[in-house]
This record gives sequence, structure tokens and C-alpha cells, in this order.
Amino acid sequence: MSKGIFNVPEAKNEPVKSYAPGSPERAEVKKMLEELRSQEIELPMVIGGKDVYTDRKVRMAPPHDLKHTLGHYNQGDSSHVEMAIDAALEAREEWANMSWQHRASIFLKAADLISGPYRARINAATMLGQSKNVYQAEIEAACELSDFLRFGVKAMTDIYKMQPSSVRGVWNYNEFRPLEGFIFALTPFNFTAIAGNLPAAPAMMGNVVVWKPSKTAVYSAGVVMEVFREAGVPDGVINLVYASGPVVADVVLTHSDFAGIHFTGSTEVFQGIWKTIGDNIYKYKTYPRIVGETGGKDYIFADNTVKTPELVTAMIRGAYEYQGQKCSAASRVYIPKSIWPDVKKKLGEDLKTVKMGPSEDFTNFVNAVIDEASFDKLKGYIDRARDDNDAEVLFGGKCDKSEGYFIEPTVIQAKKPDYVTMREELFGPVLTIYVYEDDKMDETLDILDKTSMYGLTGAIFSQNRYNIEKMTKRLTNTAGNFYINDKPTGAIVGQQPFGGARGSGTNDKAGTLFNLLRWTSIRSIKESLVPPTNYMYPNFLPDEE
Ligand SMILES: NC(=O)c1ccc[n+]([C@@H]2O[C@H](COP(=O)([O-])OP(=O)(O)OC[C@H]3O[C@@H](n4cnc5c(N)ncnc54)[C@H](O)[C@@H]3O)[C@@H](O)[C@H]2O)c1
Ligand SMILES: N[C@@H](CCC=O)C(=O)O
Repeated sequence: MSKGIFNVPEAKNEPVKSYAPGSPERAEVKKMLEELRSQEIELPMVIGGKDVYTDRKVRMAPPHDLKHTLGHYNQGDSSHVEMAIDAALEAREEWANMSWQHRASIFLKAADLISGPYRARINAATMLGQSKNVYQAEIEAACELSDFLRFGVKAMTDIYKMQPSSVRGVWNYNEFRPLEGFIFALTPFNFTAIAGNLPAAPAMMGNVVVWKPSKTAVYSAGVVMEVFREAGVPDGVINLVYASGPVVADVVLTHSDFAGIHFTGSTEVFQGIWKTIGDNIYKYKTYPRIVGETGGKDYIFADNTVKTPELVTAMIRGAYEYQGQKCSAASRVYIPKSIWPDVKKKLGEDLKTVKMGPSEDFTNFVNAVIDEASFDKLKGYIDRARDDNDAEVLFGGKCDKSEGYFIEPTVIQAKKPDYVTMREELFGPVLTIYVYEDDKMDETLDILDKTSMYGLTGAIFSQNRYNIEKMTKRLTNTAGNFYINDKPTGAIVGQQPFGGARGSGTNDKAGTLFNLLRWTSIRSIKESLVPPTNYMYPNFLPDEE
């Protein structure tokens, strides 16, 4: 029972550690990498608080070192999805009725565990399982996930404070109920932070969740689940199942208690899910909330006033950090002809210094792409660009999957602005450049706007304030996250709320009040303090004589 109106701790971004040679965090994560490498773990599903094992053991290996076995996870089937839904529904009432400050406390503790005792482990698991270098693991697995939880708790209380006015004799209030049913969290491979936040955000608001992570990120998902359990998330509130996406979706999306989906992943999968929900709309007890952050074809647009080193650095970081496997990654660049020779020269020089290899060697900037399907897809686009008259592979292009899924940072020059790699999301270390005539800037901005179906992130580079204003206005609907003289990646919770529109998602801005509002259904309550005792209005009285 709450006996007070409580304030939660101020939310601040978790400081990013440097992992510089000699630093304690570097020694700690290296030790953890060795420890994880020296053991083969077995990961159970977690349903209703119980560890669930099956006969189907699936091997996990680092994408950069395919011969090494990290362990096995237990693959489930539709019966496990049903078990998970039942467990969630059983936990629902007690969780929904728990005072909010106890929910807050659980997720604040989870944040402190992640940024404290679990930091090295969650980073090392992300480095091994998803092939991220230590810096890329640190900024998201440790820092962004802690930020999501801390800022989430703050946003939850800001929502609870949103109350209506009351007139004399009446007290009105908003009660923020959890949704009636369970939430489906369907998460992508590329960010441990997103995988953790998608089940946590609805759970924080009092909902129960069935969580299905990507099969290529199960290794770190296991650590996230361990944190949730240690932080005190009660049994059945978040149920973790490892089964194929279509199998899980088939059971979840046809269940009468399905109350919402919190999705991040590809546009194609999200559109399929939306359609299935439409097809099953008569089955549900309540209209399901649909929240999905999806693909991108993120751009950098430069004018001829840019400083070459600033632009080239943004191109390299924006396109090749985490092998371009960020939904926000720069994948198409528009450069005016007059500055192109200078930019091309600097880009070529810098790319010669980029090191590629396993994430455990801290000097590697680029590691492996996630799996064979992604490797083959990327290689296909690069091979095609080599053969096409409309494109030229300028730098990189080597692909090797003998030890791990390595694709060299690649630059393609497109002769036409609608060349396939200027339009489609490739999701890998491949950047396409279109060189435009300096006097065709306006036309090229129009082309940028219309070339792809997405609207996630975009960056402009210019030293000319009139151009900055013009580009900012002209590109209004091309990006939900827009950057001026910066790369289009690296949004920070609480600073640049993240999400895009058009084919890139519902733009509910993860980690904010706008997102959390989707996981609550308001009951508006009016109490009349001294109710009237006579039904008659004053106008019923006769006129005075
Ligand atoms: N906008 C954002 O905030 C954001 C953030 C991260 C990633 N992404 C996008 O995610 C994609 C990369 O992640 P991914 O490869 O894991 O995406 P994906 O769409 O392949 O998979 C996402 C999840 O859906 C499941 N899934 C796949 N096919 C399914 C189906 N037919 N039915 C039901 N579930 C299915 C997967 O198992 C996984 O758990 C890229 O398109 C990227 O742009 C977007
Ligand atoms: N929020 C991350 C991208 C997440 C998608 O993969 C960024 O801003 O770079």
C-alpha cells in the first residue's frame, strides 16, 4: 500500500567507459571474454519463472569465429509459446496490482546491475554473440540499456502525474491501467539494449510479456533475462521463448488475449505482422497496440561548403561502425561534384587504416556480420555492383566466410541516383555514393526524398546557414532523427529520442513517455463529492408573478 507520493531518482545517462589500454574496465572485460570462451553454456527458456529445456539444442558460435562453440540454447515449439502465454496471464493480476514504486524499484535495480556487476558480462556476451567491438558493446549493451530503464522509470512517473482538472464538488483522475491481456516483445539481433527494452517497457507499466529474441542474439538475451530475474521481476511477468518467429507469431497473433506488440526489426516482417493482426481483428478482446521500429535507408547529404575531414569521418563512423548493422547506419551519400575528388582521396586514405577482424582484438574497428544469410546477401549486392554498368565498386568489396562472416568496408559509386543500393536496406558495411552537379542541389534533395520507402535517420553537412535551413525544411519527412554536421547514428536516450516514420516504423520514440503511453489504457474516474439529491433543474420552477 503506497503511503506517500514518491519521486524517483533523477535519470542521467550512464557514462561511457573508454576501455583504453591500462584501464580497469579493459582488464575486466578481457578476463570475462576468456571466462566465457572457456565454457560451453546451455541456455534454457524461462517460462513462468522456470527454466525450460527441450530435446532440440541449437549451437551458438561467434560470427567472427565459427569453429568456436559458445554453447547451446533450447529451441521451443508452439507448445512452449502457449505455456508462456498461460504463465503471463496467470501472473497478470498480481503484477498489475503491485504499487508502481515496486515496479520502478525492480527496473532501477536492473539498470544498476547492468551498469555495475553485470557490465563486463553483458558487454562480453554482446561482443562474442553478436560480434561487436568493445566500444560498440559498451555504448549500447551496458549504457543504452541502463538508460532505457532509468529514463523509462522517470517517464512512467511523468505519465502517472498527468492528471485532469477538477471543479468544486468533483474529483477527477486518470488511472493508468496496464493493457488487458499480454504483450508480445519481438526483438532484433543488432542491439542488446533494444532486446532488453522491448519487454521491459511494457512490463514497467504493469503488463505481462512474452519475449522472443532473435536467434542470433540469444547468447546476450540470456544475460538480460538473468538480470531481470536477479532484479526481482516476478515469475511469469517476462517469459523468454526461443522458437522460430513464424511459429511464435502464429500462436500469439491469433490469441484472444493478445493486447499489443512491441517490435523492432525489418519492415517486411513488421508489415506481415500488421496484416496478420488485421486478419484476426475479430478474435481479440481489445484492439492490440502496434508499436514497431523498422528498417532504414539512412543518408548523408553534403553541399560544397563542407570540411572534408568532418564529412569523411561521419561517413566512416556512420556507415561502418558495427559493420553497418544499425538501423541508423549511413548507407547512401550525396556529394557535389566540385568536392568529390578531395572527399574520395581522403575516404580512400582513411579506409586503408580501418582494421577488420574478431571483436576480441580491441584494435579492430570492423568485425563480422551477423550470419551466413546476411553475408550472402551483402556479397550478392557487391558482386552485382561489380557487374553493373550503373555502378562501380571504389573501395573494399572483399568477402570471406572461411573463419567468420567478414565483409570489407565497401564503397560503391552509383551512376544513377535510383541505383538499387541507393534504395534498398542492405544492413551491412556497404556505402553507396551519388555525385551530383553543384547547381542541381534542389533537384537532388527532391530525389533523396523520393528514392526510398524509409524515413528513419538522415544527416546534412554544410557550413552555409542558408543551406542548412533549406535542407532542414526540404527534408522534413525523410527522417525521424535528423542530424546537422554529425553522423546519422548514435542517438542517446533522453537526448535524441529515436524512431522514424514512413516505412521505418510507428515512430513511438523508444525510451520516452511517448512509447510508454502505448502500454497503458487510461481509466478516467470522476467522483462526485456531495451528489445531488433532486433530479429537477432550476428552470423547472415556474416564473415569478
Ligand atoms: N528502427 C529501429 O529502431 C531499429 C532498430 C534496430 C533494428 N532495426 C531493423 O531491424 C532489422 C535487423 O534486425 P533483424 O535482422 O533481427 O530483423 P528481423 O525482422 O529479421 O527479425 C526481428 C525479429 O522478428 C523475428 N522474425 C523474423 N521473421 C519473422 C516472421 N516471419 N514472423 C514473426 N517473427 C519473425 C526474428 O526472429 C526476430 O526476433 C533491420 O531492418 C533494421 O533496420 C530497426
Ligand atoms: N539508436 C541507434 C540505432 C538502433 C538501430 O539499430 C542509433 O541511433 O544509432
